[in-house]
Amino acid sequence: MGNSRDRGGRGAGRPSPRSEPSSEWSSALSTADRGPLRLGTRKSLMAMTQSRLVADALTERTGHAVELVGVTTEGDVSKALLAQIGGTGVFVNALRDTLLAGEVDFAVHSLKDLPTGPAEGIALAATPVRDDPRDALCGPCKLADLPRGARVGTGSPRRVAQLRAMRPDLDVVAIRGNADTRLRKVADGELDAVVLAHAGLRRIGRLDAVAEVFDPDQMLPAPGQGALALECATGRDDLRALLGTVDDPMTRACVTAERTVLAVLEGGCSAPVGTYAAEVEEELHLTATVAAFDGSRQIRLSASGHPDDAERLGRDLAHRLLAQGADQLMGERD
Ligand SMILES: NCc1[nH]cc(CCC(=O)O)c1CC(=O)O
Repeated sequence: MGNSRDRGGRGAGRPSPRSEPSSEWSSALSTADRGPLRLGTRKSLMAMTQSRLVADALTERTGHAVELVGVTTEGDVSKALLAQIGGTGVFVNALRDTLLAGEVDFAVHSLKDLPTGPAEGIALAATPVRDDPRDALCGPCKLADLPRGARVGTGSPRRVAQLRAMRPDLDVVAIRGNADTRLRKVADGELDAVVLAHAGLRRIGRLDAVAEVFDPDQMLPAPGQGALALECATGRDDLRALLGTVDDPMTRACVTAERTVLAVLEGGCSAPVGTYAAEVEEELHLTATVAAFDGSRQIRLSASGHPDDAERLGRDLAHRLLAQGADQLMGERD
């Protein structure tokens, strides 16, 4: 597939700089005994930052050194291709290929970029504690203070629909590109504001650009937004316990509920579906919305249940959304 891989970072080709003997983990780990764990990551600043955080957390908990291996994905190479193939999975497939080829031990993804369907030979090994899942408005002022007809950029139908529902007068403009590119359009005056994920802005050190963080009551985030996913090949039982040291079960329950809603609604990352699950008094509280692209109508429902029933909670809520006409709102489906 023409992926290029850069052996970067510390430890490449040298003896492992493992700080502790870490007998507990290394005894079970065939590959890591021979050197640092190889972490496959996209090469963007956001991806490298979040991968470095995961690497450091793993090293702290297990004593294993972790080496970042940058992989170029189709989504990074071609914006045209991204539009053409619709986005689903483009950032993910190249990383999964390197896992299956045994070129890296595990990969770190933004969880919201993962397609909801299972991937053959790939296991979700850990979901670390989630960062802030909310969306943020980046511009000169809060949404309510933007002038009538202000130009607000976003690439996501979910954000478009919810923005239009709050401010039907705005000129919502479709944009692509990484967060830095989008922020530059505001700085250059091409746009009045853009909407981006708070978690991503934090990771690239651009929280200074945030004018307002949307409460989930105003704008429900994308399923899995703000969370990370560690994947490894299904055969790597030696790795599962080690990677599991950075897993957060409540994050996993929340994103399971959110992504099940999306899966049942058969929406990809381009569907106008917003969700938010969180722990409330030891229960999992899930809210989901499906919104018409023009913002004219929204269906929004909530449910609570035990975190162990996250999948059922998501499935039941999705079926209630469908019973209220969600698929009409999502577009022309027969
Ligand atoms: N689709 C790109 C993408 N994938 C993950 C994030 C943000 C960070 C996250 O949700 O973990 C972003 C950028 C954005 O939506 O602003």
